[in-house]
Amino acid sequence: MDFTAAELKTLSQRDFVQRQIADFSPDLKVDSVPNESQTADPTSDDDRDVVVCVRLRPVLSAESERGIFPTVTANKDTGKVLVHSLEYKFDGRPKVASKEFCVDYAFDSDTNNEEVYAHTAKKLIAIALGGGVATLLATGQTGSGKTHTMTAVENFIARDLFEAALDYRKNLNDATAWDSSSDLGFEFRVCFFELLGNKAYDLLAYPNEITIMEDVLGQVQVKGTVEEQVRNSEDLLSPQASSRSHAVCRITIKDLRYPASEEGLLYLLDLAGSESSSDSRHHDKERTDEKKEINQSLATLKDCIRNRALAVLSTKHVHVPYRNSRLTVLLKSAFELATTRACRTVVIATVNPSILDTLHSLNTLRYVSPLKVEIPPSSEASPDDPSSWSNAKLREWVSETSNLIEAENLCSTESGRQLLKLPESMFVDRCLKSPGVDVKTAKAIGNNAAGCLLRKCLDGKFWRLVVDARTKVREDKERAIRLAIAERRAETAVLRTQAELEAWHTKQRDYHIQWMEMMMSKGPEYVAKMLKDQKAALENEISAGEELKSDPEAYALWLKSSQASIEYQKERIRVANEYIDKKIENNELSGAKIFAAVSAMK
Ligand SMILES: Nc1ncnc2c1ncn2[C@@H]1O[C@H](COP(=O)(O)OP(=O)(O)OP(=O)(O)O)[C@@H](O)[C@H]1O
Repeated sequence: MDFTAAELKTLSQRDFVQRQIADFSPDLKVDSVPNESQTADPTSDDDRDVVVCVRLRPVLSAESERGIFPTVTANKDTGKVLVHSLEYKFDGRPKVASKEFCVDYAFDSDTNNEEVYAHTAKKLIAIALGGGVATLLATGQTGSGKTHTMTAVENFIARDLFEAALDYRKNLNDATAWDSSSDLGFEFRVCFFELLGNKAYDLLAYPNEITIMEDVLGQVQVKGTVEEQVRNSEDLLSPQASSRSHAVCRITIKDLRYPASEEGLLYLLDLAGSESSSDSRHHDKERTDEKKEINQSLATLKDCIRNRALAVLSTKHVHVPYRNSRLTVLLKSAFELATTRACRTVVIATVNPSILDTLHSLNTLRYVSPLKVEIPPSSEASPDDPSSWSNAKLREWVSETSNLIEAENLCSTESGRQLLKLPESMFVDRCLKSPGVDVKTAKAIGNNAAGCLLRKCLDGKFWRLVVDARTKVREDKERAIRLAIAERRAETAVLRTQAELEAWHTKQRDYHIQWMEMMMSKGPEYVAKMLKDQKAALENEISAGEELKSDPEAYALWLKSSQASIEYQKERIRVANEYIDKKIENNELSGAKIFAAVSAMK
């Protein structure tokens, strides 16, 4: 591939750019030696629902031979990534602008696959084994190293998953619950599918279409896939699938000891790279349409990421539009702020640090870094809300409330929030460690083992608190939204008080007529449209009030602000209809079409 004139101009500034980068960030020099002892602690982020990583790929030898050099630097110790871009001032002189991004893990181009895996996907295994939802998502510009990273990670997962299952069982110390000679006590199933716009296709039975949807409980379901049962690493690596679009590998893990508990899910997603239209100039129409679909779903992902970050920071409700694409429905657990299921999403954004890819690198980093925003821990422990409890408070409560379960076994390190998200099977396993709680008791408890065990051992208090706390949070949120709607109405109402309305009626009654005259001068079709809008606004206003009726305070606020406004609009529509009737009576409206358009509005 030949360079374009612009690329040649950029490359000609090599020395200047490298000097500026070195001056700007001495600690981030490309050839700096990372201090291993200070590398981010892989155990420190266990409470995170979302972990964001950036991985720089090296500039390949064929690229550096052609003069291409890196302008993105990453610091593993601080999680910071710097992007240096070459710009030209108005007088033509070059200047280097640097932008900093902060993520959970910034892997420089010397970091090997095993290290990336250790900080990212490795920890997802335990979550999925315990019945949680674990997602690994690789995103980045075409050629930035997604496939390189995901292939390695998938191999490591295949290597470690079954070992981890064995360790999990051994750690239970519970020979009666599991017969080690038969199997691991887990069933593993794997499926592959691809997402293209709002459609999903099975890659093991291509082109069968599959359905991704939320069930009534809000859980994401993938229906219609061909699932293969796998028993060991070789089985897991044998199903082959390739995709031009977003490719998903899902490993479902069933804990055979607790058949009714939720199945663990491990999603591995290799997102198709976004491409600009100029990059796709040689593609045929079908390929271009596919790219459009891919870019649209990436744009929705971006909106969801951004709004999730806003929702974390705002006290007001912020809508996360995850239902707008199948990709984001699948990733729902990454966007849910108050999720109660154990879940973790790890995003690996791969970056090609080459100077020619700087804009793409900036896009990728702008795209993923907002996901790092975490929900701030509640500053004060509320006695009614176990999710706000520290580990000490939780242990104290368990000791006081139960004479069967020992806090040391149930929650030796967890905060209330972490315990609430503990998968059902893990919860039961922990309860089993307390003397007096045996497998038989636990199994006899039936379907929702953790819930029943909790009720039985903790006299229902904990669970009731959890339910109350969740209901309260939901109600508070809904209430805040209702009041905000009522307040907004008050701000935007044309007339706010009854007195204003009466003054209006007596002094300015003719105004509606003048308004009609003015509209009529623009033509009867315009009148028809305006009246239609007016009616829709009125209906909207009335139905907003209906929705608030269940909340006396919000309804009173709404009534106060909207009643006058509604009367005013009704009056306007009444006068308008009268006016039109008169015009028709006097034969002042001509043309059958115009006549029909206007009278249809009555
Ligand atoms: N960390 C790395 N170390 C060494 N080489 C790498 C690394 N990451 C990527 N590469 C090399 O860079 C090239 C592009 O990587 P890869 O194919 O993984 O990109 P991609 O993001 O999957 O691209 P596409 O979206 O087009 O599939 C490959 O030759 C790959 O071997």
